[in-house]
Amino acid sequence: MDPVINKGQRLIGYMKQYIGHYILGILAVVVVDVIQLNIPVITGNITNDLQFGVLTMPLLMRELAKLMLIGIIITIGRFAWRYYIFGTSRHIEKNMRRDYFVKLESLSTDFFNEHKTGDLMAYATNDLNAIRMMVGPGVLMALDAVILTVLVLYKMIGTISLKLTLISILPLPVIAIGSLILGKFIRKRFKDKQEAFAHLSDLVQENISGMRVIKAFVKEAYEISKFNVANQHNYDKNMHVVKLFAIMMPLVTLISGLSIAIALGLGGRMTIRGEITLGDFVAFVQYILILVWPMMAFGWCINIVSQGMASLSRYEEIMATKSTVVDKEALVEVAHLSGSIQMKDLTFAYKADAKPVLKDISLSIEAGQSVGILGRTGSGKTTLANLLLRLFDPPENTVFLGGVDVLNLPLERLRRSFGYVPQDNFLFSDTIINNIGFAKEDIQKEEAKDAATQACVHDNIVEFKEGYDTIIGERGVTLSGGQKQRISIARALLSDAPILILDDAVSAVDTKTEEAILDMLKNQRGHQTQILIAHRISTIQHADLIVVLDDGRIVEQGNHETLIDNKGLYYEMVKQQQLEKEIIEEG
Ligand SMILES: Nc1ncnc2c1ncn2[C@@H]1O[C@H](COP(=O)(O)OP(=O)(O)OP(=O)(O)O)[C@@H](O)[C@H]1O
Repeated sequence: MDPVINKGQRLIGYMKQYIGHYILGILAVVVVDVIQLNIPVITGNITNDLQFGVLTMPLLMRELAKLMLIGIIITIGRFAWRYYIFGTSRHIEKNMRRDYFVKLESLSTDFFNEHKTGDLMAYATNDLNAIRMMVGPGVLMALDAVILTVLVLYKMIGTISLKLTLISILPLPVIAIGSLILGKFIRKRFKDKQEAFAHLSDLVQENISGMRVIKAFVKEAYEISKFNVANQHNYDKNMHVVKLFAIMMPLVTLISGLSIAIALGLGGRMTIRGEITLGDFVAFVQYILILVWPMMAFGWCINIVSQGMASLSRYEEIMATKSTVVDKEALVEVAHLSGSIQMKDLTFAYKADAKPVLKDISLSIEAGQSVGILGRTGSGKTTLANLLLRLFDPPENTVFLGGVDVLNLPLERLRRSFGYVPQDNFLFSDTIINNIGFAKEDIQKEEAKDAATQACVHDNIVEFKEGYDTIIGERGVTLSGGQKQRISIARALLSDAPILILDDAVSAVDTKTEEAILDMLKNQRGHQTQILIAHRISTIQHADLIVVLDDGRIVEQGNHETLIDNKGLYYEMVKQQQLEKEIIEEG
C-alpha cells in the first residue's frame, strides 16, 4: 500500500472519531466569520447616517446594541471553536500517545537496542505536538483563512467596488508568500533553539548526576566553561528567533499599511467623486484590516501542515514496526510447566549477518537443579538467559522448557515461569514495597517482608525512615549497589516461579551476605530450578551442575570437584581468583 495514503488513513481514523466536534467547531468558525463582517457594515451605516444628518440617538443606540450582540456571539463562537477544534486536537494527541506507548510496550528488546531513548521520547513529545498543531490550530487557521477571505472579498466586491478591491489588495499576497518563506526559516531556527536547549539541559542533568565524579577529578572549572559555551549557544539560537520575529511583524504592518494607504488614497478619491459613499469607504478600510490575518494564516498553515506531515511519517514508522518476538499462531497449551530446560545444538547470533555469540550449546537441566554458569566477560552467559526468557528468539528446536520448544509456548506463560534478576538490577522510582511486588498485584506487606528477609535486605529496609514505603531513585533514597541487587532478588523470589535466574546478582554484596543468600536458595528454594550466572567461583561452586562458557561455547560441565580434577578453564579460574584474593588480603 502507498505509505502516504496509509499515513493519511491512520490520521483520518483518529480524526473521524471526533467528527461531531469538528462539525461544531467548523459551524462556530462560519458563524463568527459571517457575523464579524457585519461590523464594518454597521460602522459604514452609522457614518452614512451621520453624513446625511439622519442619525438620531435611538438609531445610534440600536446600532450599538447590534454591535454588542455581535460582540457576544463572536465571544461565544471563539470559545466554541477553541473548545471543539483545539480540544479535539488534544484528544487526538492523547489517543495517539496512548497507542504509541502501547506499541512501545509490545516491541521486542532488539528495537530498543537500535533506537535511542532520546529519539523515542522526542516522538512522544515534539512530533506528537507537531501533529496536534496540524489537526488543531492548522485546521482552524486554514478554515478561518479561506472562509474569511471568500466572505470579505465577496463583501468588498459585491457591495463596494471591484476596482477598489483589486487594486487595494495587491500588496496582501506578499504577506502570504512572505510568511510562507519566513516560516521555513522560523521552523529551522525553532528547531536549532530547541536542540540548543536540549543540549544545555542534558549537560546540566549529567553534571548533577555525575557530580561525585566531577568533584573527585577536580573538573568543576572545566564543566563551568563547557556550560558557559552551551549557555551562550542557547542564547544565540534564541536571539536568532527573536530577530526573525522582529523583522517579520513590522514587515506585516508595513505591507498591510500599504494596502490601507491605497484604500485610503483611491477610496478617498472615489468618495470625493461620489462613486462610493463615505460609509462604504469606512467599511472598506475595515475589510482590508480583516484580510491581513488570513494572509498571514495561509503561510503559517502550509508550514504547520508540512511540519505535521514530517512528524506523522516518523510516528508512522514506529507504529508500523513489528515485534520480532511474538506468539505463534499455533501454541502449545500446557497445564503445568516443569522447571526442566534443554538446549540442543544452539547457535545464536544477535543479527543474521553477525558472528554467533553462542555456538553448538547442548545442555540438559532437570527441574529443581541448581546450575552455575561461569565464563569470562562477553562469553555469552547473559545471552543464554535472554534466549530462555525469549527477550530474543532462539532458532527453532533449540531451546525447550518442560520438553516444549520455547517458541511454541505462549510468551506470557513462558515469562511467568521465571523469576529473573537481571544484571543491571533496574528498579523503578517507586516505593520499595511496590518494587518488590512488581510481578504481583496487591502485594501484602508480609509477603514483601518474607521475600526481603530471604534476600537478606529486610534489615536494611527497616532502617530507612519510611521502611517499605521508602521511595527509591531520584525522588527518594539512593540505594547502594548491593542493596539494589538484593531488592531485585526479593522481587524475583516473590513470584515463586518454577525457574530462578540470577544474572550476576550477588556481585556487589559481601561474601558473608552472599553465603547467606546461597544458603537460603539451597534450603528454602530447592523446589525451583536455579540458574546462577556469575564471575565469582564462590557464587556457583556448590551448584549441582557448573557450565563453563568460553567464547560462546560450553568448554566444560560437571560439579566443582570433577571440574577441579579436569584441570581445564574452571581450574585455571579458581586458581586465578584464589591468587587475587591472597594479594588483596596481603595488601
Ligand atoms: N543486544 C545485543 N546485540 C548485539 N550483541 C550483543 C547484545 N547483547 C550482547 N551482545 C554481544 O554478545 C556477546 C555476549 O554477551 P553477553 O552479555 O551474553 O556476555 P556475558 O558473558 O554475559 O558477559 P558479562 O559477564 O560481561 O555480563 C558479547 O560480545 C556482546 O557484545
